[in-house]
Amino acid sequence: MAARVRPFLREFTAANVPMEEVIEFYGIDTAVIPVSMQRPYTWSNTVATIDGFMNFDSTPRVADWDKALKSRSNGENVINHKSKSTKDGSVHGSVESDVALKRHPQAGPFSLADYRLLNAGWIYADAVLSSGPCLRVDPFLRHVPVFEDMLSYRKNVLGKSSNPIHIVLTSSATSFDYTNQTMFNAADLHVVVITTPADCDSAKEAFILSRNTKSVSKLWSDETHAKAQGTVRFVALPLAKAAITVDLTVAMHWLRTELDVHCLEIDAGGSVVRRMIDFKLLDEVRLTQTGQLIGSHDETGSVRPSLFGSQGMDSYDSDHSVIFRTLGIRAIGDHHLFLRYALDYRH
Ligand SMILES: NC(=O)C1=CN([C@@H]2O[C@H](COP(=O)(O)OP(=O)(O)OC[C@H]3O[C@@H](n4cnc5c(N)ncnc54)[C@H](O)[C@@H]3O)[C@@H](O)[C@H]2O)C=CC1
Ligand SMILES: Nc1nc(O)c(N)c(N[C@@H]2O[C@H](COP(=O)(O)O)[C@@H](O)[C@H]2O)n1
Repeated sequence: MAARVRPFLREFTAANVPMEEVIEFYGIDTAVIPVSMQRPYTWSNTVATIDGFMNFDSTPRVADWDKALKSRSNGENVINHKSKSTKDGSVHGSVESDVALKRHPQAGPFSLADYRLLNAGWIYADAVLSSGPCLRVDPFLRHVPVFEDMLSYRKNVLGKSSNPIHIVLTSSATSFDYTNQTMFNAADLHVVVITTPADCDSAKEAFILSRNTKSVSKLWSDETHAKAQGTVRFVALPLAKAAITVDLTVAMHWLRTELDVHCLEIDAGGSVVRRMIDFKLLDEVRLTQTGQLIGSHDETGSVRPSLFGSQGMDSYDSDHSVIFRTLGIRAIGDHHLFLRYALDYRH
């Protein structure tokens, strides 16, 4: 008997994944998002090794930061996975992730497919959420499609603004480097920092203190609300019960009702993604699994960030485990698998 070929199993035809294939795999039919939903339709986007790790390093490499910032202040073109377009696929190896195997001689060229798919989520998102650790690891972090076909689809076909709102979830915004972090100095971004009541005022103060005559972005205010681009807004939301961090359910409701966010991408580490799952706030998991095993500790002996975290997270018995229902599978080359799951909650 011939093997059953399920329609959602396919191979991408090129590492520079053609737009039709991107849409077919990651497209969102907004019609399926209930109007009554009191929070955004939300998905996460992650690249992880086969043993479930998300970064080779556990902490930001200060030396790399310094080098990158120095190059930028010298006017050099800093090559960073978020900062340079690879629209013709010709500069592979400079912008993609190590976790996506960009340095491997055979797998390397295919790591571009992961970068294209990372950008693809930003086409549909009204907002993209990252965390304090993500900003500290990447001084140039931003979530704006760098590929022209994607940007054009976002604007001209979906009718969305050029850039998703950039949400930062943290409880320690006071300690961000407001002078150097790209996100806080971009004329084209609206950044919303969601933090705790204890942190919010001093964070706002630190941001104001960092502004000088060259700073392009300003503190958000009611008056600038109409043109939010180039502004940074600080929001204190209530804490979760018996916790020192923001109540995620309240945060999601706030995004929908206050910022009109209907589609949200989570571009954060495993701890945030996992918390979203524990509170039943995540609708999809999008995962690039790469064929490499790296182990749990980095070269300093610290624990590497992992898929779905684990420390202090909930556990479920066999009647209440979270069910991952496959929505799509793609492959490219011999080392990359792209998985799209819907989540069914039973807890
Ligand atoms: N491979 C990939 O696809 C990705 C990898 N990463 C990497 O993951 C690492 C970070 O992962 P994790 O350490 O798991 O951290 P995380 O990104 O999950 O963030 C955890 C932190 O977020 C903040 N936070 C979480 N929930 C909060 C709440 N309810 N209220 C206020 N603040 C809250 C807290 O500061 C907490 O320490 C970084 O190395 C980053 O580069 C990040 C995104 C994607
Ligand atoms: N899905 C996805 N694909 C990529 O190619 C990514 N770079 C990310 N997110 C980032 O992955 C970083 C780890 O990258 P390196 O291997 O250190 O280059 C991490 O910092 C995320 O920002 N996600």
